[in-house]
Amino acid sequence: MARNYTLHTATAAAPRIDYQAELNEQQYAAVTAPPGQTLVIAGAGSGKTRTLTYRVAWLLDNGVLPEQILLLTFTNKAAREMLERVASLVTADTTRMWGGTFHSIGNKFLRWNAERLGYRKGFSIMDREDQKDLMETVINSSGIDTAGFKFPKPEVIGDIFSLADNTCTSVEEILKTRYPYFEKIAEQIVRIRKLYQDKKVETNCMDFDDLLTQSVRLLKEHEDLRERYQRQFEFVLVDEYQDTNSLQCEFVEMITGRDGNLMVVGDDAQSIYSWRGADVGNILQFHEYWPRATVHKIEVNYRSVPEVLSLANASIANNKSQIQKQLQPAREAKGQLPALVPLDSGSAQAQFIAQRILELQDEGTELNEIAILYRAHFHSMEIQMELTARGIPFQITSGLRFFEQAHVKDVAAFMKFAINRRDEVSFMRMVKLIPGVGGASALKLWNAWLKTDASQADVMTGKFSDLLIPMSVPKKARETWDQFAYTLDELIIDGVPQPPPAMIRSIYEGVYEEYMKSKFKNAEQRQQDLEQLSNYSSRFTDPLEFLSQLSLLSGVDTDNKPDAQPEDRDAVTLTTAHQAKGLEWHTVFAVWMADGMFPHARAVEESDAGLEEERRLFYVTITRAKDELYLTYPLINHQARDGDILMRPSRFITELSMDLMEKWNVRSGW
Ligand SMILES: Nc1ncnc2c1ncn2[C@@H]1O[C@H](COP(=O)(O)OP(=O)(O)OP(=O)(O)O)[C@@H](O)[C@H]1O
Repeated sequence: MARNYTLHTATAAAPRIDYQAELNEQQYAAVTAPPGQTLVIAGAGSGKTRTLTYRVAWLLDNGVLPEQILLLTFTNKAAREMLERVASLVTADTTRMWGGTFHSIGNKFLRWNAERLGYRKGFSIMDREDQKDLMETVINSSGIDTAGFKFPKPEVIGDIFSLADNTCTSVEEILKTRYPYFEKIAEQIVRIRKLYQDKKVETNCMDFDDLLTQSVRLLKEHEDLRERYQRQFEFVLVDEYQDTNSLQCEFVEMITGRDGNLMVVGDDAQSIYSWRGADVGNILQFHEYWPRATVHKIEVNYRSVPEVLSLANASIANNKSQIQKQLQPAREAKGQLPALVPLDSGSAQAQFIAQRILELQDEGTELNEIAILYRAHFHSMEIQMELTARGIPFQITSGLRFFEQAHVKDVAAFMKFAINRRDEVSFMRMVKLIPGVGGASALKLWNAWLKTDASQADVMTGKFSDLLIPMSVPKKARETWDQFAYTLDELIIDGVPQPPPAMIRSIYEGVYEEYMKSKFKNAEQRQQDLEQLSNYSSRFTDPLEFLSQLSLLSGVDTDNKPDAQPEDRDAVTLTTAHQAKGLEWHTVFAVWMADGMFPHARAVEESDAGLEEERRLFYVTITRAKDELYLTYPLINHQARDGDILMRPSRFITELSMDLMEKWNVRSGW
């Protein structure tokens, strides 16, 4: 018979932490949970980080060796911060602990063992750029005809493969559900996948997803390694479990073993990443998969005033798929209900927010304690303009300023060139979008253009196509080049530049839509941006005036450096709801709270699951507010193409009792 014998560290006898005093009752129960499998459901603002760090400290205080603990997090920063916090709590040598993202841990396993999978020592890890280059090489040598705009660019193909890997599904399935417009070339894409995989092994390279897929394979195929790591990692902890995907779950199981000690922490109500492969089922059905697991709920919220929390609780109660919980406020009531603010238009909404921000500032709220949250990037366009106009500094944490985005600049390049036919920069930007046209051919085309009379004339009298089509272009570029020329014809008719919305529509329908689908994985979002751009442009009759305005808006306020840390800058934060996860502010403006905008129209059409995910996103949005919450929406959405559209408040608002909010009637004053 075998005898179990446990090693203890020297510090085990003398814990320095008064766990009971430093944690609330529910946190304490989770932190001190016995070994085995444990699911910790920690509601918004209930102290997930504190619970995890104290759990690690507790393990160390109870004799677990640092190297026996593995902490898996979503970012390396999160792991670093947690481990630093643990180091400050305990005397044990925490440097021997294992903590990091799934990928960084996978990388460690593979560094030692990749040879068992047919790789050689010292494999390289490809970043996105390298991955794109290798994919390009593979596609070019595959013999597949990729001419024209329709064939997806290497980045998009990479994204399709990545989704298939992370959701443990086939490429065909990903195409069917997420990229239906590429279904007809499924066979070629599958072929490219095989070639790409072979090429990676041949060149001894792994991409980011390999770090996980190959780690899972390693542990699946090699029992000795599986046993070794399962024995080493006596305690596995996983943060943000609601956002794990199928591959990560497999990884966790491989490393923990069916009988291992696993603690996962998360909030099912904040699972918002299904679009990139996360599966909320991992947390909702945790108990089915790990039947002996105990469940702990942490339901005290330290962040928000009770008024905000009541609204959040009432909202999420409408979701059917969820683990029941009722967050309790630790804070005192403030006497101010969340505000529901309908406004006449998008620009009135922007004015309201700007004005209210200035008032809040006068009342003593720092600008970096204020955030504007939205469902889609284009919802921030008018707000960016208004804040700029009023000199209110802001930073955008979720991407570039609206007018600096590639697709906005691409479309503007067509317009600029059509109007100013000596604009070399715009010409080059435009023609380089064509497959087969690189820097050298673009320059040749530019020189050919300079020889035409039209390039020097003040008014464009003839047709672009008459001049451009006869030019010599690379064979691969011919079809698209001609299409470009005809599109330019539509921008200036009989010497008269067309109104900006008409120009944008011609460019979009003539050339850009196809390009966007093949080039960007988030083509749909970009399409919405361009629609919004077109709506905005309908205020201008003169395209030149519109273009000047665009350039001015993207060039101003160089102070707004995206790399500056939010906490370092006295600036309002503009961010999508997705990017706001894990953050908090004194005041939150949740904007465009209109049906079809939030929830997103597509999610409503799709399925109940889609709508529930949108509601979770709404929940994440409102639970970011500590003291003040404003839900705003325009009553009229001005559309360049369809005229004014009457908006209704979001169903996430109308399904709630109006007693939970205070409606503000806003009027324009003189
Ligand atoms: N026992 C406690 N006593 C006092 N304050 C606490 C306690 N536990 C957590 N807090 C505080 O609660 C706040 C919210 O914690 P944290 O940011 O970790 O929440 P969270 O669970 O990650 O929230 P979310 O998931 O909504 O982002 C923090 O300021 C934290 O210091």
